[in-house]
Amino acid sequence: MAAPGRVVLLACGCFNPITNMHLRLFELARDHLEKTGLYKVIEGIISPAHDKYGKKGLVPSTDRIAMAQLALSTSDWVRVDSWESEQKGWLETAVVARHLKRQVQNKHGSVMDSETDGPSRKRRKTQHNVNNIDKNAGSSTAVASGDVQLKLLCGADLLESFAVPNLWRDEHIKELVSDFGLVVISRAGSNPEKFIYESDVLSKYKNNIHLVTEWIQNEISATKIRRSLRRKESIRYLVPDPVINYINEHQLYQPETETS
Ligand SMILES: Nc1ncnc2c1ncn2[C@@H]1O[C@H](COP(=O)(O)OP(=O)(O)OP(=O)(O)O)[C@@H](O)[C@H]1O
Ligand SMILES: NC(=O)c1ccc[n+]([C@@H]2O[C@H](COP(=O)(O)O)[C@@H](O)[C@H]2O)c1
Repeated sequence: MAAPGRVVLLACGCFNPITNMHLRLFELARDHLEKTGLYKVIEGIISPAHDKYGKKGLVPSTDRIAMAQLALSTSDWVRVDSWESEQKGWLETAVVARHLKRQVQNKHGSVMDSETDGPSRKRRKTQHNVNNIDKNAGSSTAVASGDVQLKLLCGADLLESFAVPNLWRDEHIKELVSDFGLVVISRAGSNPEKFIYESDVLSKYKNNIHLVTEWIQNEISATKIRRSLRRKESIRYLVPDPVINYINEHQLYQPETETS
């Protein structure tokens, strides 16, 4: 049996603020992929959206990144990446994913031990080889052990937002699902199986979409956390304690900064 293919999980979102559920997405996805025996998840990346994404009540990315870093201080495999938020303006998710895929391939490389070269002479695979793997991503089978795939990790609501008119480019949806692959966590009120069935492009690449059911259902959302904060209600055990301390120290999500 082939060795498991190495996978890096990328979650794009506002993380306004990061919640325990955001952290849990990574654990659920890693368990699911590794239980198939086809994948080894080697890294998780959180990429907070640019301030110019312009969603109502979005606090500065410097704060969202600081909170995510505090939340991840005890994780030995998930990290925050600030590249997206440091660009001149908001970037579409496919563009962010392309950048991070290059970064991940440079970092983890595809270091091969050639039998003829012997273990002491390791060499990096060329970009050409890596690209060839991506073109075959729709097959969902594990790739050779030396190759690293980047998969987009999201909740079912993000998947379903693909159907919102003019929100996502068709070519980006195809690229995300065919060249990258999705790991989708169920969310109350969503029906990802039906959504995939009703979409031609998602059905075509359904083998590259991993659906993960969260059996321990909860409805934690950043929207509800912000609402509780505005109302001076406790968010303890919904958000990591260091994040709560940061919010209090920096007086984020106060009643006067958001009204709905
Ligand atoms: N409770 C949840 N179950 C499943 N996925 C979730 C949950 N909360 C967040 N996500 C996913 O986390 C990713 C980042 O989401 P985002 O930061 O926009 O969080 P959110 O809680 O949905 O935010 P908001 O409530 O501000 O719209 C998205 O893919 C989203 O679907
Ligand atoms: N066309 C696109 O690439 C596109 C459209 C909408 C949201 N997104 C991304 O999805 C993530 C979640 O956004 P929302 O919190 O608005 O659901 C963010 O990272 C955002 O940048 C990307």
